[in-house]
Amino acid sequence: MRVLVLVLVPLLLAAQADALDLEKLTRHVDGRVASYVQTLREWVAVESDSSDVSKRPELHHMMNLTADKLRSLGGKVEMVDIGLQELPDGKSIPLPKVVTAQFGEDPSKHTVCIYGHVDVQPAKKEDGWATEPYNLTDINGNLYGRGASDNKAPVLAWIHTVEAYKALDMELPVNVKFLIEGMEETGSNGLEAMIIAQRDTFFLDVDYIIISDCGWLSRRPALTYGTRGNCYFFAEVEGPKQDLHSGVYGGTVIEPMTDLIGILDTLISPSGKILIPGIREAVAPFSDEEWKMYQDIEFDMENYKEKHLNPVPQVDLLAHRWRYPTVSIHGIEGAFSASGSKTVIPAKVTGKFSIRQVPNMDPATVKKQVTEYLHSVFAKRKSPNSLKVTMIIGAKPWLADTQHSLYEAGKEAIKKVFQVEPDLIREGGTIPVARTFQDVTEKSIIMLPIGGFDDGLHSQNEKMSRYNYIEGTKLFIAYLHEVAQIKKVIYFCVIVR
Ligand SMILES: CC(C)C[C@H](NC(=O)CN)C(=O)O
Repeated sequence: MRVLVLVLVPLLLAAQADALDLEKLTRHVDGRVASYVQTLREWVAVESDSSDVSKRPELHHMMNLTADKLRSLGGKVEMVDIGLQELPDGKSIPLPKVVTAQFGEDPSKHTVCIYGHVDVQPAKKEDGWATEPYNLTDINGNLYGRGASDNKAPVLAWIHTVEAYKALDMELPVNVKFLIEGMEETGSNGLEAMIIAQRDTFFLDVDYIIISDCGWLSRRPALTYGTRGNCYFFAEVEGPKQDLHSGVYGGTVIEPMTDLIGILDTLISPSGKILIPGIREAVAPFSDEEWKMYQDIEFDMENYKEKHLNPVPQVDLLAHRWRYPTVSIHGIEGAFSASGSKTVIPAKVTGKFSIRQVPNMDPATVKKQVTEYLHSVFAKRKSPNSLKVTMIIGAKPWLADTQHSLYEAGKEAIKKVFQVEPDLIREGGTIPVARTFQDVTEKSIIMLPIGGFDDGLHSQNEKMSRYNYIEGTKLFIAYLHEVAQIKKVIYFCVIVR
């Protein structure tokens, strides 16, 4: 009788990094600085503000530019249609397509997927910018422009990484995929559905996901292992049928703005304590180990004190930035906000606020807690006006395992390029899709930032330093070499007769 046995044999492959290759690639990067800056200038010139629907043609153009750039390097590029965006007035407009690209399909190599975004936050010169926000301006080695650091230069640095290998006719040490979106700054609308739909196609051979959409904490390079989530709310209070003259009608109506300010004021105490029942109780306890870690991190308190009010001890500051939730009130739509004076009673006002969330908070629970709380506070006012609460973003927090070889690879690459050990940090901001990647694809994720601690993201005078842009590109090259050295397990079948 003949017996057929199937044996699965794990084969461990580890690529060798070649120091000479790295040197050549680094020299190539140094020779391309002017062209890298020029490409960033062209990208920053595109007003790809995802929050302003009137700028949607610019955003589509930005996605096309990104696709063209990746195509010009020989990538297998697709522009994935992710459907429509529903607007508050009931209309809908096309979402910007997601750009995917692939370089290399060698099954013996690891495959990394680089995630980034090319949309930006709004910016106007009159907000207090020293330069035109969409005209990249080089001052003392800093490249000022909206989206320079968040996230156009880091996306370009990854593209330059691939470009360097192509230019030198060198093989990439790993297969590289790109997934670049255009809605990150408004909550990555449409991306989760796309990731779910492509889990068994685009993501099937992806081993690791790399995100470079954040900054260092100090001048010391860092690896990021956590982000806060974000629940973004609109609280709309509606009263009279139209805006009213405050002299004619003041005192005869209950003003929507008074109601709105009243309910917003119950979200958080003057000392910053969140007053919504259940929120603080959900926060995972802050351990002694974490306390010690935060204490030892290099953080420039002096610089922080110069720019911000209310300095607190380092551990508290970092814990409040990374580890605890917070409520921020961002604006009121419908309110008079121009310079000058207008004696109007607005008929409808919408308060916009968000809650940064941390483990173990959950957006669905936060939505319920906030909605019920605001309605109960509003009911106590016995106002004739109406209140509508909507959660428009519900992004979860994300945490990674820093013991994973991806982080070891990150430490090695940083040591090679910057000759220092990195800080291991968390991020107070949100990458809405980080947790989706983790939950849907079950791949390991690392955040490898190249932005500076003082880049002014979302703020006036956002910048990316030439140093971080160029050395960051070298870091990405070194990182790919380190990832290539992570042992890859390949299973194959042996038939024994
Ligand atoms: C959900 C927010 C709009 C996401 C935004 N993300 C970033 O700034 C990262 N580039 C944030 O405000 O954290």
